[in-house]
Amino acid sequence: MSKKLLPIMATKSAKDLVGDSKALVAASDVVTGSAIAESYNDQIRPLLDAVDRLRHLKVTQEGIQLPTIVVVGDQSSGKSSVLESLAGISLPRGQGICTRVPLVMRLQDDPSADSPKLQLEHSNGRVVTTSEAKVADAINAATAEIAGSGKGISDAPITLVVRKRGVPDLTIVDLPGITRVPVQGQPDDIYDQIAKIIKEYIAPKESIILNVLSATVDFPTCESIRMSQQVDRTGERTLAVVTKADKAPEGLLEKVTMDDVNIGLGYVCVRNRIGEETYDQARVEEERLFKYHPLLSKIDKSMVGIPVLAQRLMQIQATIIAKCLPDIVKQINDRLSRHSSELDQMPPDLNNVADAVRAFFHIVKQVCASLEKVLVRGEFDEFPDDRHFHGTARIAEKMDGYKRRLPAECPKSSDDDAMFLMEEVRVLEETKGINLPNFLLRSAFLVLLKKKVETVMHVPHELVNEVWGYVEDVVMNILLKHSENFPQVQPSCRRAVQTLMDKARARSAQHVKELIEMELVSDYTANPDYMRTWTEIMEGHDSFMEAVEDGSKPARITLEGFGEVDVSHLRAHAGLAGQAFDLRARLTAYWRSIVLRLVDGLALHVLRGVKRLVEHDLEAELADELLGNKMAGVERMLAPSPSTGAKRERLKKSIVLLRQSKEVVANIMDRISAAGEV
Ligand SMILES: Nc1nc2c(ncn2[C@@H]2O[C@H](COP(=O)(O)OP(=O)(O)OP(=O)(O)O)[C@@H](O)[C@H]2O)c(=O)[nH]1
Repeated sequence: MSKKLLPIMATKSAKDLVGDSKALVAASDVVTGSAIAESYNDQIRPLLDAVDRLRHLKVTQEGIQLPTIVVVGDQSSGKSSVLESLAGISLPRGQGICTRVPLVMRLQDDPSADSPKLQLEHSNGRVVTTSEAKVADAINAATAEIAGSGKGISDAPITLVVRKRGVPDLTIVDLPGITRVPVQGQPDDIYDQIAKIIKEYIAPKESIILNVLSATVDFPTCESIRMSQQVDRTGERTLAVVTKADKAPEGLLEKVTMDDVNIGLGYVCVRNRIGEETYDQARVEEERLFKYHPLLSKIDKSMVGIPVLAQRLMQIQATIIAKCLPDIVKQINDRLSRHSSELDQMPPDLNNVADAVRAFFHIVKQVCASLEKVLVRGEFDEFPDDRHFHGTARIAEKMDGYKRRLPAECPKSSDDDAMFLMEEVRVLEETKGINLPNFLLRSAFLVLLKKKVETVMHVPHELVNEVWGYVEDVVMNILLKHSENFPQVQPSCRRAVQTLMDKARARSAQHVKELIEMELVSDYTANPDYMRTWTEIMEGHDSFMEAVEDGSKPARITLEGFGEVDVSHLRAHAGLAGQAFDLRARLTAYWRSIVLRLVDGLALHVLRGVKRLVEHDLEAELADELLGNKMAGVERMLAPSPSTGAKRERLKKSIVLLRQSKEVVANIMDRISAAGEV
């Protein structure tokens, strides 16, 4: 294998490897492994070590998937036997469910090892040294520790490291066999439990599925085929191992050449150890079987035997690792920088009251700066897509609505449409005294003015309530957001905001009350629009009086400011009609000034109120609430919040793990690029 192999492999798909592997097998019919093994030691071993170290570091807990060969198969299909054959050691084997937890098997060729060295690593990190004779018992004991001594299963893996001369360098995960019907002692949902574990392992695109099929069964009926097809429809990352070739040789050639079940990486038929055979005997028997059996000998030599399987798995493994590594490096770096910046953004550890006060003012500063942008300056960079927080625009909308709710024209009484000016006539009748008949009574004007103003006085009250309701919501949200790391002081913050808003509402209610009262105290405006409008309307006075006083003239006339009106009913009140007309003219002209004052006055009041709240009152109120009473509020900030503490610990742990992982992959990437340059 050339030293440039790794970079080339990185660009190949797993499927391409079938060809590579076939070529290798053809070149060396007897797979002694010596030259190839040397190359693996140089080139592939460091990659495998790196991935194993990442697995050991539990980088998968960070959501980073590792390239893995996963063994799946129906119950008793021969999964453990295949692994035994590859490793040349005994594993728990037999009828019924044997593999009850994922078993990560790390096989390492160690030419210097006189005898095999075996280590079993529990999921809690405990490492037990064992021997070939005792490994089955050790695995059973470790399984019982994790999944209980019954027939239950668990997804916590155990890792078996086998260092032995001549074993292929492989890491393979053995999973519980799929069983449809629970056997005695198994939970009812055993199928679902096993299916969940299997899917978890075979779903990532980084996993190669080693599907173990017994030659004695019809492949399309295998549950393991159904499951792997769910996650690998085209079969491009599935390799099939057909066991028990010795038991069902009839039709096997057709089965593996027809490929009814879409196995993209091809088939390897094997015969495992039977009974008390040694592994060496088993290999001799297997070779003899595929060489001389009348049916099995017809199967292509690149598709039979454990050595071929070992060779192909090593090839596939090298490719998938080289292919996945760059992405793993990227994922590690991305997560590392994300978690580091998340940790940076977390509040610093607070050790004393001074720290807490500093943290408190930092929050207040952030909140006020945010609110000033949103509510005063109209800058929304913090909430580009959330319209609710585009404060100046929302307040302007409320002001527009308020303006629309205030009638632009002086409100008429309910019967005024039918009886033009009768409201004025009645007021004049009630306010008349002993005085000159053409003397316009100011008291009549004020009575009418009061009636008109009273019809709209609820509108400004509604506006200030709406505005403060909205502002309260925005302030509360922004404050809670900036103080989220100190949930223990959030109730005080809420209280401060509510107190503040109550004060703001009370001030506004008082302001509106005064605005209304001012309108009722007197009739005054310096607005030139008043005199202009009044004069325009009064230009119709003479024609109006003519229509009222001269019964021969039409009673319907069109007047500037009032449109077409009927004056026939006023003929009975001819003495007051002129004054009534004048009253209406003044009220109509004056109303525009009132509306302008109510709108402008209140808009400026609201804007000032918001500015005052953001620039001064909020800080003062929060300080009162949290720094008052001998700093009781800020002292609460010193008590660690359980969620913050847990988050900080989680982030720190994951950063340590990711840094270690980064180091592992950095070393290996250096080697790969150095190999590429040779
Ligand atoms: N004749 C013959 N028997 C085999 C072969 N492979 C496996 N067996 C037997 O089939 C039975 C089941 O094999 P296991 O390796 O335990 O199967 P498994 O899939 O690991 O079983 P579970 O973990 O329980 O799902 C055992 O009795 C093996 O000896 C083979 O190639 N030929």
